[in-house]
Amino acid sequence: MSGDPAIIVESVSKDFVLHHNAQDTLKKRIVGLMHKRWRPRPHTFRAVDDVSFTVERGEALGLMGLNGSGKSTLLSLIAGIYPPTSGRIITHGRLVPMIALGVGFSPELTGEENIYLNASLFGLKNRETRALYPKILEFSELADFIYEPVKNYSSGMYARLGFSVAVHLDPEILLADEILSVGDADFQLKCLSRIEEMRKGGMTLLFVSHQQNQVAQFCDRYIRMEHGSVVDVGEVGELAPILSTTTN
Ligand SMILES: Nc1ncnc2c1ncn2[C@@H]1O[C@H](COP(=O)(O)OP(=O)(O)OP(=O)(O)O)[C@@H](O)[C@H]1O
Repeated sequence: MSGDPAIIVESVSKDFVLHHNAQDTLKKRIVGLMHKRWRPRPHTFRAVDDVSFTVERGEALGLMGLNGSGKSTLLSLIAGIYPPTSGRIITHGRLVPMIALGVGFSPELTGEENIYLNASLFGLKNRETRALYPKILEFSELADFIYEPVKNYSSGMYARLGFSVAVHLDPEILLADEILSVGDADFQLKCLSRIEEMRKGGMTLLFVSHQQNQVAQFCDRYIRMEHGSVVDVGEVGELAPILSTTTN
């Protein structure tokens, strides 16, 4: 319904199965292997621990925290890439994840073919993609490289194509994970102003960044995570002014 929040995250936890066990010493493993007794004992690691929050329609929420605090896992859960171990996630609106840009591309296909493939995965009909194609190509600045298999692209070219397709899918909810760590400075600037434009159009944004100034610039509120849990929530105005741009 139109009044519902865009994203509802309720008591969400995510455990990953790890296939090593730190309690098994090397000696124990070697002796065990010699006697054909030792098998890796799977155990679990809680990457996201009982997280709850909502993001209202048109709101921008910044997700901050040190490396390994669970930000990307949380985004992947919201994107439906894998299910939570417990809790539930509800989203309202057309959701486009900008996570590991270009990961969904087929290496043997050209940039052009990947545009059609990617767009079709988001439910666009061929004729709709055909209408968008010139804009996607122009934004990506890939020019004639669009006819090359993407396996020959640099990581920056991959990211350009991924970003370009994603923003032209007209997202109502955009999940953006460290998108600005890729591409050159000019392209980053272009991406930021595009995101700002989409925000003005009412798009909901969940934005993972290590840069406090970017969160302050683009978001209304922030959440800070530590060891999988939310440890701080606030308005971006409450973020301390900083001298350095890179901080958590
Ligand atoms: N598929 C997986 N299997 C096992 N452990 C995982 C998996 N994915 C993530 N993890 C672990 O979960 C924890 C959180 O990882 P995550 O990538 O969500 O952190 P992050 O806050 O996004 O970090 P960064 O800022 O470095 O991107 C880490 O300890 C990571 O090793």
